[in-house]
Amino acid sequence: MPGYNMSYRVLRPRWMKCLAVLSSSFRSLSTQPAKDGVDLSKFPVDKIRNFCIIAHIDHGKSTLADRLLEMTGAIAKTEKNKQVLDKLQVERERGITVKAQTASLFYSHDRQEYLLNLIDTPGHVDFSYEVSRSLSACQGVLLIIDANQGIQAQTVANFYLAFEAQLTIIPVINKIDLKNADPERVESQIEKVFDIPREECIRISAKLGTNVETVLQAVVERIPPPAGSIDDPFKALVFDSNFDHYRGVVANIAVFGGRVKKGDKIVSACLCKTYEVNELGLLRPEEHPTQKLFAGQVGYIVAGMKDVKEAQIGDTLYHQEQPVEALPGFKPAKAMVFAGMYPMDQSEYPALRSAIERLTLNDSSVTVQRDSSLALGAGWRLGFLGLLHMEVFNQRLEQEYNASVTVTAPTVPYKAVLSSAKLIKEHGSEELTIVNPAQFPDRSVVSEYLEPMVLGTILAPETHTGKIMSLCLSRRAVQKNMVYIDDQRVMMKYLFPLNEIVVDFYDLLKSLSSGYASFDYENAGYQTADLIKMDILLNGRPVEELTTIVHRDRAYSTGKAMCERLKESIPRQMFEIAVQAAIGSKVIARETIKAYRKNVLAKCYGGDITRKMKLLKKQADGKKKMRRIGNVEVPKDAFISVLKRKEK
Ligand SMILES: Nc1nc2c(ncn2[C@@H]2O[C@H](COP(=O)(O)OP(=O)(O)OP(=O)(O)O)[C@@H](O)[C@H]2O)c(=O)[nH]1
Repeated sequence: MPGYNMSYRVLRPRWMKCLAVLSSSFRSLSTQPAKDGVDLSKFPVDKIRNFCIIAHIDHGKSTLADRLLEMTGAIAKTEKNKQVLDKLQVERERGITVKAQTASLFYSHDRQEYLLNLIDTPGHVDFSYEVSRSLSACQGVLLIIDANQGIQAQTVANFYLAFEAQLTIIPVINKIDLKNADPERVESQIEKVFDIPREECIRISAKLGTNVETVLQAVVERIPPPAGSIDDPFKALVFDSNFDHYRGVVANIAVFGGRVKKGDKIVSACLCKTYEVNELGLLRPEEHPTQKLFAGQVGYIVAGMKDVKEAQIGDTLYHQEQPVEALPGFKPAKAMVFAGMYPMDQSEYPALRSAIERLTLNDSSVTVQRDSSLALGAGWRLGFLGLLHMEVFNQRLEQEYNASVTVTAPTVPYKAVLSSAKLIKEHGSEELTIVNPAQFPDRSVVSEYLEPMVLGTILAPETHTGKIMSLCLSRRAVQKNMVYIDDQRVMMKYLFPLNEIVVDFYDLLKSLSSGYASFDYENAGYQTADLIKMDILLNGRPVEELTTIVHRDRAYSTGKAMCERLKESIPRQMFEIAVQAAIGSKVIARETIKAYRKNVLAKCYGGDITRKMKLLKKQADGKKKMRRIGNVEVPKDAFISVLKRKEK
C-alpha cells in the first residue's frame, strides 16, 4: 500500500486544470445529441450477455477491458486509450480501479448480433462491496489470473462472491507473454482450489491481444442470457449511482423485466417516490442516450433525483401504474475504519464541509458525523470500508476539491454491552457502538466490550510461512486453516481482530515476504475483548484528543510509543514536563521533557528596544498556535504527529 501524507496542500494550477477538464466533460455530456443509431429492440434477451471482470489487484482486468472495447469498436485502438474504464484521476495515478464501470459492446458471432454488457470491477478488498453489487447485474464472470503470480488472496475472495451468486465462471489466465509465465501451474491451482477443469481455462495476453477473441466467444457460448421478458412489467435494479452537478443522480440500472422509455413515470421502491425519466441509454463506456431500455439490458437513467440517497444502491424501480415486488437489494456497506477529519485551518471549515458533502454524494459508503476537538477545532468523524478507501477519499478531496485536511489515527468500531438500566434506556439498546474513544463507557456500566473480527486469507510462498505465522501471532490472530495450493504456495486462514490489521499489517506482510504474499479479509462478527481506555497526561492533566481504546495486552507498547512521539514534538519549556500514558489512575509509561528557558532576547546585543519588542511579539504570536494543557503549551503539530498514522 503506498505511503501517504495526512495533510495535503495542492497547487492551484493543478486544481484549475482539473476543473477545466471536468467542466468540459460536463459540457460535452449536456450537449450530446440523442444518438438513436442503436435500435436496442433488436437485442431480445437471448442476444444479451451481462458479465463482470473480477480478479486480484493488478492481474489485468482493466487491460483486458480495453482490448474488449477496442475489438468491438467501442473505442479506437490508440496508445491514448489505456485503462479507459479507470476514469478517476486517483485511479489513473495509483493504477487501481476504485469504482466499477460499465460498458456495452456490440459483437457479431456466428452471424448473430449480440449486446454484451461488461462491468470492470475493483480488485482491492476495500472495494469488494462494489464487486458484489456489480455481480447482481450479471450472469457470468471472467475470473482473471496472472500467469506468473497464480491464484492470490483476492482471486479466492472474488471467486467465492461469484460462486455464491451462482454465476458462470470463466477462468482466464492472463499475461502469458511474460518470461516467467507458468500457465500449466496456474491451471493446476485452479483445478485444486476451485474445482474447475483445466480445459475450461483460456490463456491470453491482454496486453498483446493474444487469444482475446476466444474470451468474447466464451462469453457468448458459456454465459447464459439474463432471465426476464420484455412482456413483463418494467422492473430494474439500481446497482450503482453517481452524481452529476447538472442533471442530478445518474443511476446505473439492470433491467430485469419489461421496458422503460423517456417520459415514463417510475417509482423507487425504497422511498415510494415517483420520478419522470428525463434521459436513459447505454454506457459505451461514455453515455450514449437511447429511446428505450429493454429487459436484460444494462444502462443508465436520469430521472430528476437530486440526491444519491434517492437512488439507493440495491433499490428497485418500476412503472407507476404497474407496481412489482421489490428485488432483494443489498446489505448496506458497513464502515470498518473511522477517523476524524479537520480543516488545516478553521477558516477553511465551510469549504471542506462542501467538499466532503459533494464527494460523499458519489460515494454513499462513506459515513459522516460532525465531531469537534479542542485541539483541532470543528470537524467530522468519517467511516470508511478500509484504510485504502480512506486514503483514496483523502486523495480525491485533495485532487478534485483542493481541500487540505488533517486526519486523525484510524480506529475501528468497538461495541460495549451496557449493564446499567439507565444507560440502556438512554441509548434505546443494550449495545453501544463506539467510533470515538471519547465515548468509551466506563467498565462499571458495561458487562462486556466487543471488538470487530475478520477472517483473513493469506496466500504466500511456502518458504515464508514461518515468518508470516509469527507476524500473525503477534497480532493476536488465531489460525483456522492451512492448505497447500501447489508444491510451492500455501493458503492460510486466520481470525484477526480488525484493529490489528487496519494500519500496517499489509505493509509488514508484503515486506517480510518480499512482496510475494497477498492478503484479503471478510467480516467475521464481534468477539469479547479486554479493552481499556488509555489516557495521555501532560503534567498530570489528561489530553482529551489523545485518548485511545486499546487491548489490555497492547496498552504498554502503544502508550510508550505515543509518549515517545509526544516527547519529540513538544518543545522544551521553562519547567519539566511529564508525558504519561495512564489507565485509570495507573501510569504505565512515562517520558520527561527537560526544562529549558528560551531567552529570545539573548541574541539582542546593545539593548535596541524596537528589536526587542519585535522579538517578543514574534514569541507571543508563536504561542497563539499553541494549545495550553494545564501549564504546558503544546504546538498543534504535536497533536497531529501523535494522532496520525505514522508515515513511512
Ligand atoms: N506483460 C503483460 N502485462 C500485462 C498484461 N495485462 C496487463 N498487464 C499489465 O499489468 C498491470 C496491471 O494491469 P491492470 O489492467 O491495471 O490491472 P487491474 O487488474 O485492472 O488492476 P486493478 O484495477 O488495480 O485491480 C499493468 O501494468 C498492465 O500493463 C499482459 O497480458 N501481459
